[in-house]
Amino acid sequence: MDFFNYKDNTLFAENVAVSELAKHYQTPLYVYSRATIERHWHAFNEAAGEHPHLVCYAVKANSNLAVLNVMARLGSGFDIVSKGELARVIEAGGDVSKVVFSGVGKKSDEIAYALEKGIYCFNVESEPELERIQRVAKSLDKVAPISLRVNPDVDAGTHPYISTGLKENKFGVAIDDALPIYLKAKQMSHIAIKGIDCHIGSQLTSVAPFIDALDRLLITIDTLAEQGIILSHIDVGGGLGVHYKDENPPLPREYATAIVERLAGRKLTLLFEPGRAIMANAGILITEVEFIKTNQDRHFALVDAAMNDLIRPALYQAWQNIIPVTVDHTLESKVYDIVGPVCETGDFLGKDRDLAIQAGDLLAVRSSGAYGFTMSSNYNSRPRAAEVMVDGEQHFLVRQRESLAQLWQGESLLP
Ligand SMILES: Cc1ncc(COP(=O)(O)O)c(C=O)c1O
Ligand SMILES: N[C@@H](CCCC[NH3+])C(=O)O
Repeated sequence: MDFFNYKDNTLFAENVAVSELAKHYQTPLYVYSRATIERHWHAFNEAAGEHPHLVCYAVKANSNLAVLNVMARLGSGFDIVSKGELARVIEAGGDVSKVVFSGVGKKSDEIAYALEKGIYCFNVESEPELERIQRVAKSLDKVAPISLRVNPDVDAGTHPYISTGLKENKFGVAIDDALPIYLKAKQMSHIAIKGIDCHIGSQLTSVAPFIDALDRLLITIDTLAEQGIILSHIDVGGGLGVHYKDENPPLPREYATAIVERLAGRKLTLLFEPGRAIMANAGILITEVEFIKTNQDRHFALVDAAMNDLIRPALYQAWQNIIPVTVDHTLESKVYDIVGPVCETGDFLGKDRDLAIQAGDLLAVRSSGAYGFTMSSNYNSRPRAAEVMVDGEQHFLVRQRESLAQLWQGESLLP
């Protein structure tokens, strides 16, 4: 459910006409809906009900300060994977004591920064990382709260690039190796064991793999208890999918309810790390058709957004709906490839789309709120797009379009 709908053949973001936003801020333009973000966040939070829980929004999905600030005002926790993401959370007014730090390659300075700021927990992804955290914590005379990310070897049934819970993936430690690592952590002077964590992949469209993973974690939790290691939380990661085309993923409510039911009677705080399920359908990318051209009977709509703005189609062959901002019934519809100006054959936003459009029209790429702007780049020296947050009748520029001078900021000529 989102707040991007047509009224009289014109697309609206909440109560603002998208065409007005394009006129005001130019294109390419990311547009987010505050009401949608809040609705999705509450769906997770409310489904967990009375069970102690914390929704830790996965910052990587969309790290714009205004987005993080919306979460912060809701009382959200945050899942981060770098010092930069933690700095953003702080800048946006987020509560550091509700931050979990995931990621396979945490550097010592990142660990030190997180310890000094006082995060809730490190999601430790390997034994050498545990040793590094102990060393850094000792040098700072701090105790590092940790949870171990275990790899439950569950097939998430998603795209191979975004599946993370299999034995062969780089993430976490094999679940069978967890016990000795916890026993080692217990002996460490500056480590406090808090919980257990997993994240089996992204864009999952059924509850079953989550529950399989959860059951394996619960067995490990019981084994640890027999060894005198009592955990206070379980972090089930993120990964709940969204509707892009014909997927029919469970709603956040159904997913969270299934997990909470499994935890009934256990004194374990539940942590979620949703990214996509909150943000994907809370954002669209607006682009203008520059030219229509036909090569060898293939029709192309050349638009002003490109793979540098939204890389998901090029990287994962991801399908995102592309719709006209204003529907014109007088135009003939044709099958188009929607392509950008970047010099790569892989630079497309969509292929074989039936659209009735002409040069100068605006298109909206749906479901672009997650892994859209955060994965954008300056390839082909293209300034990154502007971002706008809509809130009812109001709209706010939450990131300026990059200027040309920003493209070479920090670079210098030889003396
Ligand atoms: C550790 C961790 N937590 C949470 C997420 C968020 O995932 P999603 O956006 O699929 O909910 C990711 C990314 O897949 C992740 O790697
Ligand atoms: N960036 C990916 C998802 C990877 C999730 C990262 N943990 C996407 O756009 O679908």
